[in-house]
Amino acid sequence: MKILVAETISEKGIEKLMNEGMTVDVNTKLSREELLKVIGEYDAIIVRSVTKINEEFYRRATKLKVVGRAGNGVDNIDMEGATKRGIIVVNTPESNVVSAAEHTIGLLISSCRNIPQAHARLGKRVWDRSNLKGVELLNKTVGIVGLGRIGSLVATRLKAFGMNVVAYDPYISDARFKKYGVEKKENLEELMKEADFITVHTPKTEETMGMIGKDQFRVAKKGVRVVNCARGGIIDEQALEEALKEKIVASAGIDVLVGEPNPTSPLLDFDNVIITPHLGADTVEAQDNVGITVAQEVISALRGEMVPNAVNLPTIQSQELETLKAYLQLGEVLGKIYYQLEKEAVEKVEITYSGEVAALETSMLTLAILKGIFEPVLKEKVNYVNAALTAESRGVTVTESRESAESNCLALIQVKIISKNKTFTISGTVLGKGGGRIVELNGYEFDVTPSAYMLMAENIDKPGIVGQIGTLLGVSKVNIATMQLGRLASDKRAMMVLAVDSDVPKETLQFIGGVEGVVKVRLVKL
Ligand SMILES: NC(=O)c1ccc[n+]([C@@H]2O[C@H](COP(=O)([O-])OP(=O)(O)OC[C@H]3O[C@@H](n4cnc5c(N)ncnc54)[C@H](O)[C@@H]3O)[C@@H](O)[C@H]2O)c1
Ligand SMILES: O=C(O)CC[C@@H](O)C(=O)O
Repeated sequence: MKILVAETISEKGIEKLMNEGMTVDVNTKLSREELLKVIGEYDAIIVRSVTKINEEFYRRATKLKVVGRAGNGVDNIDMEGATKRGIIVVNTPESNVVSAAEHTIGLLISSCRNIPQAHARLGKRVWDRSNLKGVELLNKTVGIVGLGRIGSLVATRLKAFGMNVVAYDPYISDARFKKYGVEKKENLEELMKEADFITVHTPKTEETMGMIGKDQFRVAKKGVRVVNCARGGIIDEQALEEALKEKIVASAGIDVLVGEPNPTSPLLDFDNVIITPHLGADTVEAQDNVGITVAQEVISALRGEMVPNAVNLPTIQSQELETLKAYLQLGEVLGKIYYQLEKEAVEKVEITYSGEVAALETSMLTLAILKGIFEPVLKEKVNYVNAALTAESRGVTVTESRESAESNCLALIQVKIISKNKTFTISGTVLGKGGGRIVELNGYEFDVTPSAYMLMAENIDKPGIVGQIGTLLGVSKVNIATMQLGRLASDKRAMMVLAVDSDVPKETLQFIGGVEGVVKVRLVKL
């Protein structure tokens, strides 16, 4: 098998590939044109964050079976394109977290003590201690946004400096906050108001891009210090510039920028901003870990063996896969709706299988549901292999039961998601070749065919609301494909699920939310 290593990975990784009998070409200097010209010869490619693996690339990569991402984020890889072609994408999500956490601490201390600026002066042979006074960390409050793998490592380390650590992460259980001795903030505003230092550790998602922006800096403490060692743009760069000019932000330590490589960022013009060129994972240890892990993953995937970090679906190989496929898709859909409707950390998931589905490989279906639940907030981090572990590490208890495996009884998957203050329920079935259906949501009964965009609105059950929502969508040129209504007569409540042909603009959702009688409205994307 032939593997192209297109970005630098450690020698140890390359040795591993060769020792396992692979033909390895290391060529990290190929231009885009050269890469496209040669990629047709290879069974696998290993990249980091620079090489764009997109449609143009796939069209030329006719033999490609595996993309190995030596690192964590897969924002440079078109996942749909890979899945569509049965190309397995593997990454190494655990291998560099310690390095990223340590780099975060480095940026935080270097920026609040002006270490690079002081060195630059001495580099010009000038011994001048003026305007370099820093601040201590002891007894200061640090606000961590995203208490996942790296966020929690940063928390533990900053506690050792005597800092008061608070965090905002609506997608993890209270138990995780307790485990790390971190005070939970219910919303970002609370964190912004209290923190002397803010460091972001979320993935790059639609929700997190620009999550620290103008409005957040407006409520921040004057003189706050910020760090971004996650992904460029989670702290909005323009808003940061303005906050620096207005002296709301006293210093910033940045490892990641929008549009990397980006050596001309206007943030480089500020004396109180220090920037490194995405070095968070650049340590000997992390690169050895990453290199060896990605090599092992690529070898396993090429040999059709179990791949611990397959980011996409095609690694599941099972006799039952054909029958299971529709249920797996349904399971992911049932899970995926939760965090798009609710903002309460999941504490418990109870799944009941009945009818034909109870006789299938339900453990795989449970993984599909868990993958669905966590995907909107963790993105590439969850897959079929690590979904159960992800739930466990986030303090989520999962139970699975089977009611009846009789084939004459309706095949049903019922999911109960329990959080601190609520119980959310959703159920679905598969109708032969017709595919999956959502048949119940929080007690409302439907027959909904899942679709890419679904508008879900709960309202007081009274005349006129459906018409107003239809009009508002019409005005925004959003076409309604199908509509399903459910009602809870006892509560005088109703819920509608509209499959729409396109995304719904934010303002339209706000208008719909403002219609008298509408209690809640969300756009769910699948
Ligand atoms: N600079 C580097 O070289 C480098 C190296 C490794 C990872 N990273 C980046 O660091 C980030 C964190 O990585 P990780 O391994 O800790 O990820 P993780 O998935 O373990 O943790 C991310 C956390 O963010 C939380 N989250 C998601 N959306 C949120 C929101 N809207 N508000 C608050 N919290 C939210 C999730 O619940 C999760 O707990 C990622 O962006 C990753 O790509 C950067
Ligand atoms: O150095 C790299 O390859 C990127 C590191 C990091 O951002 C990752 O996503 O793992």
